[in-house]
Amino acid sequence: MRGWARVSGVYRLSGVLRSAVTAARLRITRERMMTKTSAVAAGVDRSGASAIDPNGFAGRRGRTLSAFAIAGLFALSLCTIRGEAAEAPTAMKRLAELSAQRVLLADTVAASKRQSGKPVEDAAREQSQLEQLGAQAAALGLAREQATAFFKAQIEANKLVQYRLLAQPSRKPAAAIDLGPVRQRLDGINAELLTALAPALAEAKEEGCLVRAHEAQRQAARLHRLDDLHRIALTRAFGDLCAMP
Ligand SMILES: C=C(O[C@@H]1C=C(C(=O)O)C=C[C@H]1O)C(=O)O
Repeated sequence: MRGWARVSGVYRLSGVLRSAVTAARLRITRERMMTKTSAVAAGVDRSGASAIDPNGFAGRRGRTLSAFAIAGLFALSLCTIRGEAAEAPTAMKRLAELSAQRVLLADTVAASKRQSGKPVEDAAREQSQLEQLGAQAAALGLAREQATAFFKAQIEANKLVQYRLLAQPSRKPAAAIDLGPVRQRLDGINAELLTALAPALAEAKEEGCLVRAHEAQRQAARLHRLDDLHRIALTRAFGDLCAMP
């Protein structure tokens, strides 16, 4: 829905742009005709040439360029009014997007655990992730504690979804669901989150962190059509981002 809204927004925008260019072209054609008519009436050369611009070209080209510039500015201002197309993606938004993807994977993990009967919490797996991510932190401009605190929040968010889903009595999936590929996907998201974390923490230090974090989460939740459970988990996944030292 969100993707479609964006596509239709861009489509509408291109329509507006096309109309603006057509209107500008019409205006130029009208001006040209008027110039020619008055030139003929005044007995001047029919090409519209003048002593300053013998080809009558620079003036026309100038008008065409300014018409395009006006159309461009018009489109740009529309983008700004809509506040979407002109919006720069921020590291915090990237973090929200990746966190949304991560909490959504909890559904498959929960289904796998319902089938296998394994507990939600796998302390060894958590520990190995935290150690690995903590060891990579320094190379990305992060303190080990910053990385581990952030990923503890991510893991808690994932478990929150699993616990809630598994609390609902439901039939066991007939076939086993292999956790391997899901964990690989989680590892991939972890790596991307770690890359976005240092710039996101820098953004978190700026004014209005809570408002921007909330907006980033709202945007990702809308894009992924998250239900209440996954929205709450998304907030949990951000942990203390705005209050991290
Ligand atoms: C996702 C899993 O469930 C839990 C959540 C984890 C995570 O978010 O990375 C890791 C281990 C488990 O405690 C899993 O078992 O892979």
